[in-house]
Amino acid sequence: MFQELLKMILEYFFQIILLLHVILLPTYIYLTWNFNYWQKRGLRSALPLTILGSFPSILTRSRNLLYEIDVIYRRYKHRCRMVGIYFLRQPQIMVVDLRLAQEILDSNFSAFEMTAACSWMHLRNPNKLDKLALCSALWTTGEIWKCNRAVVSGALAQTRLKHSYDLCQASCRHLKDFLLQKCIGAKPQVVETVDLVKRFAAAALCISIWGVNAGTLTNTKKKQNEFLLMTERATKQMSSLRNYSLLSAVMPFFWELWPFRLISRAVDNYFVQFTNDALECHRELRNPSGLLDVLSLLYERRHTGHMSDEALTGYCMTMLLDGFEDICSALTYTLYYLARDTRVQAKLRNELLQTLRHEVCAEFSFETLSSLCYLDHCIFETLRLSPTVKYCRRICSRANVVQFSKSKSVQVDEGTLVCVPVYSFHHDPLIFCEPNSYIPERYENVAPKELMERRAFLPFGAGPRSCLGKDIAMLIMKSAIVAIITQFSIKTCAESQHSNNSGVDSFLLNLNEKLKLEFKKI
Ligand code: HEM
Repeated sequence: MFQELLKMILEYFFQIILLLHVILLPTYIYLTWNFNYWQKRGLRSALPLTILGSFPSILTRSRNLLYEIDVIYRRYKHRCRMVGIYFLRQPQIMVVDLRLAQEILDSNFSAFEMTAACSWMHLRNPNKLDKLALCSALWTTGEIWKCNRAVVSGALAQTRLKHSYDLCQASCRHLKDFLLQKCIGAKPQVVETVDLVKRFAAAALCISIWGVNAGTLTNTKKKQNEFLLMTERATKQMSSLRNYSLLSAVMPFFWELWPFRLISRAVDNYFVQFTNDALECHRELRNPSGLLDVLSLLYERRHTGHMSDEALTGYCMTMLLDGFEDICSALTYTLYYLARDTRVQAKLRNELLQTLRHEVCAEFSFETLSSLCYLDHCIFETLRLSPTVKYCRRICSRANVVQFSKSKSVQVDEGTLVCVPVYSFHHDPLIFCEPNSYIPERYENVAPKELMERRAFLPFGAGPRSCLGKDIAMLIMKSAIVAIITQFSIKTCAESQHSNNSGVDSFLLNLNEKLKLEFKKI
């Protein structure tokens, strides 16, 4: 059999070689013909590897993309303000200078208004699909984006945060009870922390948005909580978008061939029903949350004819989905860093318990929570070391000229993607000394706000497209840490095995990974 095959190959050797050339040569030419794109424009570029572009790990999958971005950042940061890169065959730009990052994200916003995420949505003819997802600022552009931002900013305004805090306290009590049930006896108990955090984040967001208990920390008898299940399903669907973006880098016409839904119909239907049930519950119980939640606020608007039923669900659902993974990632990492560093944990507990002694009741008031500096610094240090958004990407919306060195500039064409390497800024030793260590005290010398203004520190992005949920996210994370650290000591254990390196696929922390930590009641 083998000999016959060999004989046939030898017989048709030249024909086979010819056939391979006919098939492979055009593919090779298609994938590499524009690898001199930046050279022609006079911009230095990170040398692309044949076919693989500047980031071989996209195909070899040997490490996370962010490490390759970091290598390029370190190589070019002293030589110019930006460098040409190739995402597979697609020419893109990487910013390696803080002031240029400021220009792209903020002062020259009108030319870089679109994020990569909303340009994908824009390309997919969104009017037919994903009506609910279109209520999110994250996925929209132009006038719809402005309207979405205005609605969500109003619902999550600073003045309403106190209400969210009051609602969130119920989830914190449930979190404590949940942990107390696990930590019976004097021995430390191993708790799967990713699961714990997901349950808490879903509960806290649900009560702040819909004003009802999601049951993720209370109804634990059921095998799977449906609210959590649907939330996870939707966030997984949203991250699968990355695979489509890869394909579109090789074949830009791909979007037209294969439009797909960002969030499945089943998830949409679940949240429509959930919102109706929550409204029913508000009516029956004469508004259990006393009009403090986002749904009640938006319902008022619907009542005066300013919002459709569809938009009502869309805003609530996307507020949950836009922040769920980020909160889970940041909170899991903070607990992990605190568990690893007993000195920081003890110092934080000390600050919390000392301040709590001066409080009138057993819980912090909203005002006191806002004044806990060391707690803020611990969370910011997590977001520096493990930012949930590791690079901000903008699409050039109109051709414009960008100065990339003292005397040189380049024309950036419409549609070009520009990457701001957030992770690399956060790990640059010239900006943060000992960049790989967890040192919350570093913000005692330079306040996080000042670093954010310099665009050296971008945990929540910057400019008109910065994070809309930053205040509520900080509030939810701080409430959870207070609830845990004042009642439990946490430690890493043999089962914790958790590398600080993000997995090959993970955009955020790979939340499918498990993180086991030891909890002990104090
Ligand atoms: C720890 C938690 C969070 C972190 C670290 C975080 C981080 C970020 C970052 C870095 C961006 C900017 C992305 C870019 O410039 O490309 C962003 C945008 C956004 N975030 Fe968050 N986020 C968090 C929580 C939330 C929450 C809870 C919500 C929902 C209420 C939310 C809603 C949004 C929206 C809607 C945008 C897009 C804004 C726009 O394009 O106009 N985020 N977030």
